[in-house]
Amino acid sequence: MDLADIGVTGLATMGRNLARNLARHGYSVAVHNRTAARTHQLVKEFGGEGTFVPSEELAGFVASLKRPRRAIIMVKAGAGTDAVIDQLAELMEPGDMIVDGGNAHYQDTRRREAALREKGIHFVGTGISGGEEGALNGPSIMPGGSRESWEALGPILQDISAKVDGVPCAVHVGPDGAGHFVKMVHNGIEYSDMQLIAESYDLLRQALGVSPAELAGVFREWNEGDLGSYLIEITAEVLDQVDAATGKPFVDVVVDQAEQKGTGRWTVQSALDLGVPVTGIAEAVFARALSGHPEQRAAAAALEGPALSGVEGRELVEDVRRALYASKIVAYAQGFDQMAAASKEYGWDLDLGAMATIWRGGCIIRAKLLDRIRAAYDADPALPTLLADPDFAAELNAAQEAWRRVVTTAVRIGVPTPGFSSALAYYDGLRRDRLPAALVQGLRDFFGAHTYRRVDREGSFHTDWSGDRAEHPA
Ligand SMILES: NC(=O)C1=CN([C@@H]2O[C@H](COP(=O)(O)OP(=O)(O)OC[C@H]3O[C@@H](n4cnc5c(N)ncnc54)[C@H](OP(=O)(O)O)[C@@H]3O)[C@@H](O)[C@H]2O)C=CC1
Ligand SMILES: O=C(CO)[C@H](O)[C@H](O)COP(=O)(O)O
Repeated sequence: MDLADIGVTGLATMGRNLARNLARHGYSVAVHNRTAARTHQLVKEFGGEGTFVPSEELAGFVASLKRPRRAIIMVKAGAGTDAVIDQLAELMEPGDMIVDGGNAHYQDTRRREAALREKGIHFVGTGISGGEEGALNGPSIMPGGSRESWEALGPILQDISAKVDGVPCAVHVGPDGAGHFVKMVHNGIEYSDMQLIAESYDLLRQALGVSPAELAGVFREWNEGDLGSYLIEITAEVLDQVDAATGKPFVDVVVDQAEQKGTGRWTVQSALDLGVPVTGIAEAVFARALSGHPEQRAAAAALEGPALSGVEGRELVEDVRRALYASKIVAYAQGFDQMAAASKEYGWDLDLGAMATIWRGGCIIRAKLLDRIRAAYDADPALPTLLADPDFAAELNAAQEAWRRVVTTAVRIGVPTPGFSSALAYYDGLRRDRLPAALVQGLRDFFGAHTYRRVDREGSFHTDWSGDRAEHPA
């Protein structure tokens, strides 16, 4: 039997298309799925696209791989992944590679990588983004794990990844769980991006009384400029869609409760631990949570809001475009800060410019903006925040008046825009020379003797608030 170059186990939406992508690039692909029917279906439907080596059992799947073996797991993240890893580890040998392409939590990946390293098996936690279409035609691929495994896997992954200007959207992100961390932050930014788009749509629709189809035209126009991105492009598609059963706009027949599988929430949980303010992502996660409480929304429906009045059309559209762009810069800046913090915490040595490069194509957040982010990190790899890049700073300066008008209008007419508002608050917070954090420090020292530092002297101090109010070195 001819042995396969690489294998994929887990042949649902993502795994099936990834296997086809590999086969279309000339690799012979061992394929396996817990329920064998999926394996047979793949070979029956797409067997003509390349060389597939199907197996009904995992042992047969492993036996059908060339050494050192390369097996990609594309199963439901969580217990399913652990189950498959345990079975594969029993069947594999030192030097073999297990690639987990699912959306695993990076701490699970770190645990799995350490356990398999003990057995001499390379475990490569790999972020894969692009959904069903990307998996087939070229996703963005974010592998972690050892440098040695990258040498064996890198050429294949780069081959099947998306390309932008001939550059593959796949790079060795870093060791350990770095790949899944970066994918998690990608998804966090995805949440933030979608929330900002949804706020733009909602504000324009409520304020101007325009139809979803008219707004589709606005998004289509925006897609031609700085905002050009996959998510803006598909927003126009979704807004244009008419429900066949009712003849109503598609968005009006969809239940307005946003669901989530968890990667956005993980991003915020990790950011809290790392002390990085990812306010845009947090607001996006909370906005989904708010939408998902129909009982509270029904109970609050009688609460009063302001009357809708006095909103100018064309000016508001342009203002929202500018506010969306500025808020998007903030969302990306926060996500990149989080990657920088994790890189320091875990010693991953992440190249932030390279992360922007591999997100330019294939993935859900692909956007023109990423070229600019890459250029900013090329110019200064140690950039403390993207907001300080001279080009972004100039754009934010130019957008800020419009941004304030948008938030003011939203507040005035009672349309919630937590994404826009929190991004603007972040911008204003970061640019301030003095923050009210000084008062917070004073209060902490007052009630808990928590001490504070002074602007004019080194050291920590405590004021004897309950006594003579004299200051003492702490
Ligand atoms: N869908 C998307 O757009 C994206 C998904 N991902 C990630 O890729 C991975 C695959 O996603 P997707 O293709 O949507 O599939 P699903 O997440 O729906 O998972 C279904 C697959 O997992 C297998 N599976 C579940 N539990 C087990 C188990 N205990 N043992 C063995 N196999 C198991 C199923 O096998 P069976 O057929 O036998 O039930 C099936 O092949 C997930 O981790 C997902 O988070 C990443 C990027 C985008
Ligand atoms: O990984 C992805 C894209 O890169 C998925 O589309 C993402 O998991 C969707 O997440 P959620 O269901 O939480 O909105």
